[in-house]
Amino acid sequence: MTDTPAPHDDEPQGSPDAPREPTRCGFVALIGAPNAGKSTLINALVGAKVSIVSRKVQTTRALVRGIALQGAAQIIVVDTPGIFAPKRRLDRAMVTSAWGGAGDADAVALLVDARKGVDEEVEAILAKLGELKRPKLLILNKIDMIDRTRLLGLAQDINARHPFKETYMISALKGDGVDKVRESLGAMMAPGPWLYPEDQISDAPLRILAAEITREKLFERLHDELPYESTVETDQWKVMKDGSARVEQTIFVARESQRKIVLGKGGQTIRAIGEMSRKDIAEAAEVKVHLFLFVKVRENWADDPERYREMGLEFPRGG
Ligand SMILES: Nc1nc2c(ncn2[C@@H]2O[C@H](COP(=O)(O)OP(=O)(O)OP(=O)(O)O)[C@@H](O)[C@H]2O)c(=O)[nH]1
Repeated sequence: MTDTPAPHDDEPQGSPDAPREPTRCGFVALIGAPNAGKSTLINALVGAKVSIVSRKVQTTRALVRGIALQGAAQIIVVDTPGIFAPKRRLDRAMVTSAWGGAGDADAVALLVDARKGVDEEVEAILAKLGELKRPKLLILNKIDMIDRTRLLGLAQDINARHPFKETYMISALKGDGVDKVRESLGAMMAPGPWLYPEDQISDAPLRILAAEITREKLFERLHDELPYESTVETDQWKVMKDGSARVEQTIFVARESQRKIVLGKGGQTIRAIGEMSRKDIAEAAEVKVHLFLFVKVRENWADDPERYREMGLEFPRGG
């Protein structure tokens, strides 16, 4: 007879000290033809708290559209403008980052308007999907508008053109099936720390959105005088005691002469830009905003590999 130790039934079960489920994190590239319902799905995936990217942003560098949480997994949903034919070096870097940055954990979700089915745009996307070695999800959207029998046929047709790991049928608008998509994406994220700390999740999209708004105002005002490379970064988004936000941003230009243009005579140009931007940021964020703008010269940054590294991107070769 062997002396087996008694089970440790005095060990705390589910106590606060019990190890938590390890965190996971990754990127999901959401692709689809215009109007497929990407914005609606992102809002449904991330929930009210972080779905702040409410308006259409002319996305250039800022690709993060929302950050969804599923248990211990952080799912960063990125949009990939021109993903199949990125022209500019910066776009290519973003695309490389979107696809490659999160390694094997990257997932690709193709959203298709089930009413439209496979039109030219979807066909073009499907033709290219084979090049991407990532787990892929097919999401048929707007099922509230179509007959279920047609849905099955459509799912089969698309999977025959390109086999997807999983297929979902949802109504992003009504929320039907969205939880299942979130669960599936969460499971595809790789083990690792969250890229956005929990207390920053809610303002990460806001920071990006705010930077995009200022950039938009900058170009509205100075379209002919500024090169396209000028960028805006939100350095701080701080919620004040009265609920208002103190937002600090830096506008990066390539040369001292451009810095002067942005500032304007006696600072009047930057004041005007700041005023327009502040109003729009406040409207988008639905809080009172105090905006502080700084202008800095950063030479040749768009061609400087170091900048790409700082942004966590890979410097694209040959362009
Ligand atoms: N009936 C129905 N309408 C939907 C559903 N999802 C989205 N829509 C509608 O489809 C239209 C386009 O949705 P968006 O979310 O703006 O689509 P999108 O163009 O892919 O998103 P962006 O590229 O970010 O603009 C809107 O009028 C939505 O309300 C759905 O599940 N059912």
